[in-house]
Amino acid sequence: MGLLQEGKWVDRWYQTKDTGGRFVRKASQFRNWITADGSAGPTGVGGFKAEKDRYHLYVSLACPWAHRTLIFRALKGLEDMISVSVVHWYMADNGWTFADGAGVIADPINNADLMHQIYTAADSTYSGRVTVPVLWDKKQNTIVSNESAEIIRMFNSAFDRLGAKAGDYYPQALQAEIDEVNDRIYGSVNNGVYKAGFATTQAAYEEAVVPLFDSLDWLEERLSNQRYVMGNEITEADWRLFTTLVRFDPVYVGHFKCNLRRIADYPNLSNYVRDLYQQPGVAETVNMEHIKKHYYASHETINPSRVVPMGPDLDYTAPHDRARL
Ligand SMILES: N[C@@H](CCC(=O)N[C@@H](CS)C(=O)NCC(=O)O)C(=O)O
Repeated sequence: MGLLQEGKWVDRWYQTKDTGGRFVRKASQFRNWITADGSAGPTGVGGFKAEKDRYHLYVSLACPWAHRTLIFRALKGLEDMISVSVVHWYMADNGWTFADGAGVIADPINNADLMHQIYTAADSTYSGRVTVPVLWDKKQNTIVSNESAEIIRMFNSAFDRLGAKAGDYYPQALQAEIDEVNDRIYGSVNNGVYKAGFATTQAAYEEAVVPLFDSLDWLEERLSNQRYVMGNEITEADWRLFTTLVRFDPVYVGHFKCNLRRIADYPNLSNYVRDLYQQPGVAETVNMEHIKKHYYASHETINPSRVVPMGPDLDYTAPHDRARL
């Protein structure tokens, strides 16, 4: 686990000394957008036109942020247009690697052994964390974006004229409300589990866990009379929530100490996770082996023995009751 400083790899765990034991996530630095015509998007520079087989996606199957991008690639049928590499689940002194292992897909573009080589290939003086997902442009040999929230928006619409599958998960009429709901879910749930898990003081941990479960209680109530977060249609807000919920009982309850309740204790949320898991193409993006092994084995400060628990016994393919709504 480490980061790049002026292009040099330094092995270092998250610093929480100056923030009262709180884990504070840094903003992603590559923020360009693929657009249908190559014009600049909301941030960054232009020049990244949607084209078949021009872009490559680097992901970890363990990572909830990367998982969002894999789900959108599948939902929009972009598998033949956007190639993919998958890192090994074990993230240690060298960060993410392409070491051999089940489910790993090596890097045919940069022939990298280590994920940080992708960052320095784009910017030889890059300073910052080396995170996945990364969206790579094979034409300009650089990183388009390493921000999952933005990559899923590109996938949602930029390739529509090139034959992407129908489906708009960020419809105009709902955008303001989706953004508002995303804000709450990001701060308290998606990032909330990390704030709880990486906290190094009791106060910082409690400061994360309370709003996390307030939000889960709120979602449980919201999902009691509507099938999805925004109503009858699946939107981006559901997929962003899903990648955290599907990891919750297997990892966050134990490893990140988010154990006031399990998702299994929430009838609506647990049926909802199964409903989303069973949408076409989604189950194939969920790799529980990478998920569990990554967290329990990679975070030595939290789990020095690296022992991975056998449970819980979960079946996301079991029937759900959401069609009644
Ligand atoms: N803001 C980024 C966050 C991505 C992220 O933090 N990914 C984690 C894996 S779950 C990572 O690669 N961490 C490595 C590190 O922090 O050094 C996004 O949503 O794309």
